[in-house]
Amino acid sequence: MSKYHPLSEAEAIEIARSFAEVFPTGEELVSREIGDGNLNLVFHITQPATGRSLIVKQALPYVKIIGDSWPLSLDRARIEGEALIKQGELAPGLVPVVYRSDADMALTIMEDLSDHVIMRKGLIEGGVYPDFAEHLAEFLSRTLFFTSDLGMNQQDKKVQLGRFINPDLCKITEDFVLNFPYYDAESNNIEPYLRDAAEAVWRDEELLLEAAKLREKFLTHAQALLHGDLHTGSIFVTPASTKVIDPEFAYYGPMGFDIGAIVANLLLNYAGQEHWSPNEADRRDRRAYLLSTITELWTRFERKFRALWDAHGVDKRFDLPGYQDDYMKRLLQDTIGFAGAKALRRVYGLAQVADIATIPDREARERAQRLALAIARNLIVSNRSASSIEDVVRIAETAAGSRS
Ligand SMILES: Nc1ncnc2c1ncn2[C@@H]1O[C@H](COP(=O)(O)OP(=O)(O)O)[C@@H](O)[C@H]1O
Ligand SMILES: CSC[C@H]1O[C@H](OP(=O)(O)O)[C@H](O)[C@@H]1O
Repeated sequence: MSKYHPLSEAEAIEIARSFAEVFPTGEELVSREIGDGNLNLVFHITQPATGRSLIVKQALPYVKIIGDSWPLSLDRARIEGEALIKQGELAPGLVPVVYRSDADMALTIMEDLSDHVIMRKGLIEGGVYPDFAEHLAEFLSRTLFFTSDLGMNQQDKKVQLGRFINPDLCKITEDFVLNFPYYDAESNNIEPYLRDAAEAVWRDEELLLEAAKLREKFLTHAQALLHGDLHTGSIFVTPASTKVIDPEFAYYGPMGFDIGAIVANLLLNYAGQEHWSPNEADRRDRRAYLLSTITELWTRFERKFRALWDAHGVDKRFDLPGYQDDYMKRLLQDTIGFAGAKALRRVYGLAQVADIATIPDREARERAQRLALAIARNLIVSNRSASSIEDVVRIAETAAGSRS
């Protein structure tokens, strides 16, 4: 019989107490449940007398924001633990240290990163993260290259793929990202003033066709081990440090889905500047910062990925002249398409983002939503003709009216 049950705070403390490497002395421990995500419990355990701490994350057997009508496999906690360990090996220092992963209790016990800030919050507050593009390019290039057929033994990859079969979490993405936004689904959360914009999406045949192709790619293209949900709420930052958390959606999928996720969330913050920037000059500067972060991220990612390929490529058939260039072009196009899809679902889908949803003034919020939608649409419809990251910059600036 399974021993799984959702932990009480007292139980979380008892589990934490057994980690002598974090809590070598016996002073009192205190727990606070700080989970602000859509799916899990997160206990922050501290020892006030010493200032030591750790995190106990536990998966719930259903989608927290929906309730038990949407059951969810607890195996995602095993997947999260294994993905964090794999990412920590491939990209040292860029994920939290995992102290223990307990599949039976669906627990991940890990380093407390409370000295960092969740990037979404940091960006909303106007934070600047000069090393972020370099760190994330390092994380993405190494985790994607070394789990793909380009950079690892191709038979081992098939075995690894089996360890990351993640049907329930993939279904969340297939539904909430790649299906529900494209018709009048019950779970959509459309503010009445935005209904015309949602209906325009549902009639837009060019958009629907490209979105269907992205959906097919997500369903079928087992290119590399993805983080699977790499938005700015899954990244802790300081100006000098970046830590990626929460890879419970990890599975073998198209690389552009991970890169596109972060591009999308930087663009959602770009749209949110309708409110968060106090004046026109600040808005221009802030948006320039966000777009330069996107450009830097892709440019550094591409340079690193090509260098890894040149040094560690395992498949001689791929050494043909022009093959690498063609691969990188397709990867950029996937990135742009998935960035559009990941942005679009956050405007009127079930799970929205604070960058836009918390804008108190209705008119500013509506401007941000319509801008995010315009950017998302143009990314999706133009993805297969894109040839440079400059295409993303052009689409964002044109939609914002800062470029003719
Ligand atoms: N390692 C950590 N250190 C400090 N806080 C954390 C850590 N992991 C998660 N949290 C906190 O818990 C919140 C939810 O965690 P997350 O892993 O994103 O859960 P979910 O999968 O439910 O979205 C984060 O936004 C953050 O505030
Ligand atoms: C109905 S789940 C919606 C959404 O929640 C996940 O995000 P997180 O747990 O990081 O808040 C993921 O993005 C899902 O698409």
